[in-house]
Amino acid sequence: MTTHTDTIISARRLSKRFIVKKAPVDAVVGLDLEVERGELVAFLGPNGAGKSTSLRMLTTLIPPTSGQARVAGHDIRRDPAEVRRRIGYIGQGNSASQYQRVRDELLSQGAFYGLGRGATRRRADELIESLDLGSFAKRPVQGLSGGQKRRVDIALGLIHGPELLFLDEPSTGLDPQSRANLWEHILRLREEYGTTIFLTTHYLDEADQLAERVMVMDEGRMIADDTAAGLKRTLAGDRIVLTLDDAADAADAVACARAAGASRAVAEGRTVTCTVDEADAALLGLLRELDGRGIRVSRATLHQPTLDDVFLALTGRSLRESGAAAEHAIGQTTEPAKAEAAR
Ligand SMILES: Nc1ncnc2c1ncn2[C@@H]1O[C@H](COP(=O)(O)OP(=O)(O)OP(=O)(O)O)[C@@H](O)[C@H]1O
Repeated sequence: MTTHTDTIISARRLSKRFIVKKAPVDAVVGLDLEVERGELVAFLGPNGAGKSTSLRMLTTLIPPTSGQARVAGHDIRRDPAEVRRRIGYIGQGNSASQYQRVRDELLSQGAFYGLGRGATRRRADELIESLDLGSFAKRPVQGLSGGQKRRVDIALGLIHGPELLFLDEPSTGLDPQSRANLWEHILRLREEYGTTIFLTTHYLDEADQLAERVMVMDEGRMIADDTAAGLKRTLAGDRIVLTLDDAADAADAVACARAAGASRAVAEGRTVTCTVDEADAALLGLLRELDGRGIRVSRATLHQPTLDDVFLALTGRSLRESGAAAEHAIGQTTEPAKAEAAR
């Protein structure tokens, strides 16, 4: 059981209002959240949802308009310097200077945090090893690939041994292989140092597979907070998609699916989509029922829910179509889990 002392981030009614051309923009509205020490939490949401603004408040880069938060044991308003000492923050832009060599950049960062020379060198070499920077540690940052630069950024964020690391879209812009490689490193670091990680991402699959907890933000508000599996179970459900031989049967098929326990059934042309608790178990009964009524089905597929289905259930919009998430979403798992011809 977690105790109060395990809480590393705690925010209450945290809000940020910007004034743009005299008009208010409520970037974050009444954010409540708790993160326990050692957790890996992802903030997921479309462009403009308020993820970065939340991170920037929690890392003391900008003050909240109202509300409060304690991060790593200190109040973000009263003790911002204490908070900063205990956290690492890697923003969306590349924080490394372009001209310094990688190892020198790490040493400068250690000096910036007031670490002694010996301690800085030890820590820099440790991170060079953990993050596999050895082969380019003596090269200037500007010549590195996107994935290599991102790993240097992460080393910079960890040089002072923070207990908590904030990563704002760490893998945006990287190709799938570099993303996988970066994640391997992030997970290994976490294992080695037990660092709590709080990150923002557009990538649905990344949040789904890697985060232990997913917080979904939309229009400045947190709209869900659970494990990916929990969100999918409670908010999305499995789907059965039927293709009928004849579109004229669609209304009957929808009624039949509802009678068979589907929580939602809609038709579009010859396609009927039903949301059910367990598609595996529901499919056979549904097909039998349709057969009994003389409704011919040419194809039936089962779909496991994705976090996009969760977002759709919560907001009525697809996360992939809401801004850049569309461009970023790759490797999604919306493919039919199983397909079988009914007849
Ligand atoms: N410094 C600022 N001045 C004015 N408005 C801002 C500022 N920073 C953010 N905003 C606005 O606040 C809202 C939330 O922006 P934020 O960057 O937090 O969203 P986000 O979820 O991180 O988006 P993205 O995924 O695109 O990074 C947006 O409407 C944005 O235009």
